[in-house]
Amino acid sequence: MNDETLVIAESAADLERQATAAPAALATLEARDVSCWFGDRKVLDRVSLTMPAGKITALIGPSGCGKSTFLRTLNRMHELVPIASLAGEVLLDGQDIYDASVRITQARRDIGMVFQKPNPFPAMSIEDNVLAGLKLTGKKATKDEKEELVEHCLKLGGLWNEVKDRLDAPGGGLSGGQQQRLCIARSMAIKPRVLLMDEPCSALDPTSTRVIEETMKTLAEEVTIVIVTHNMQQAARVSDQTAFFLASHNTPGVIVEYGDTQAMFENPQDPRTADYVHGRFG
Ligand SMILES: Nc1ncnc2c1ncn2[C@@H]1O[C@H](COP(=O)(O)OP(=O)(O)OP(=O)(O)O)[C@@H](O)[C@H]1O
Repeated sequence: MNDETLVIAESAADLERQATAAPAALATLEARDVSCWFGDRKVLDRVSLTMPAGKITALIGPSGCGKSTFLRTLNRMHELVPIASLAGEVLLDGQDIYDASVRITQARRDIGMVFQKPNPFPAMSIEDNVLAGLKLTGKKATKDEKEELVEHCLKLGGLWNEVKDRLDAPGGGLSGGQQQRLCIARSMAIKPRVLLMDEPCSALDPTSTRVIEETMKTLAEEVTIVIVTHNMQQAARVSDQTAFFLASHNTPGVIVEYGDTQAMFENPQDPRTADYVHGRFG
């Protein structure tokens, strides 16, 4: 199982609570002066950004400016790269997820992630894919609780109507777009407080992309969302606020401008933002 598979819960007791509890309260995520290195090479310089509770924040910018690296600092995945290091703080409702008192598994469970390429367990049934995070830890939930959780999460993922009559079919038999929605449902089964999405539609056709975008609006009622996207129209369609990253001439990436998405697309304050959102570079 690779690091992109699932956030693992720590104990059966934790999972018992998660499977039966109401959705966690919406949380605000705040990065403060986050800098990142790979070896000696600094790739992000003192990035600060507030990602408000229940809102969708889009991270945009040209290739290599550090969007994915920044995203991976938000749930402590950056540190999985052996040569990676980091400075700064990431606060989840005021608590620094890098504080020594916060367990890494807790941080990754609170802050889930959906990747560019859908990664369901192909031979596992649709239902078991959704429950995978619970199963990995030996969680005991009643049949009814499991069924309720599966239905709720597949509805959140916008997949329920398409699969409700074949929940025991293998996840690998779904289309790419359906697989990505299954991965979203699987992430939501752990009841994260924030969901990070790294170009979740880049491997999908336009129809599947639109379905996922609709799904995101429903998801934002239960979880704070941060999405990396190269698609300006997508950022404009789905996000409440946008941050524009740039790394010019081998300097580390910074946020050039951020704010309300509509304002940023219609009336960017920085000429570099204007050039980027109007497709003049990147
Ligand atoms: N594992 C790694 N080891 C070394 N350098 C890395 C690693 N991952 C990323 N980088 C470097 O960090 C910088 C930022 O990369 P990152 O993937 O965060 O950019 P990005 O804006 O997400 O790019 P893209 O839009 O192409 O995905 C790049 O210069 C990249 O080469």
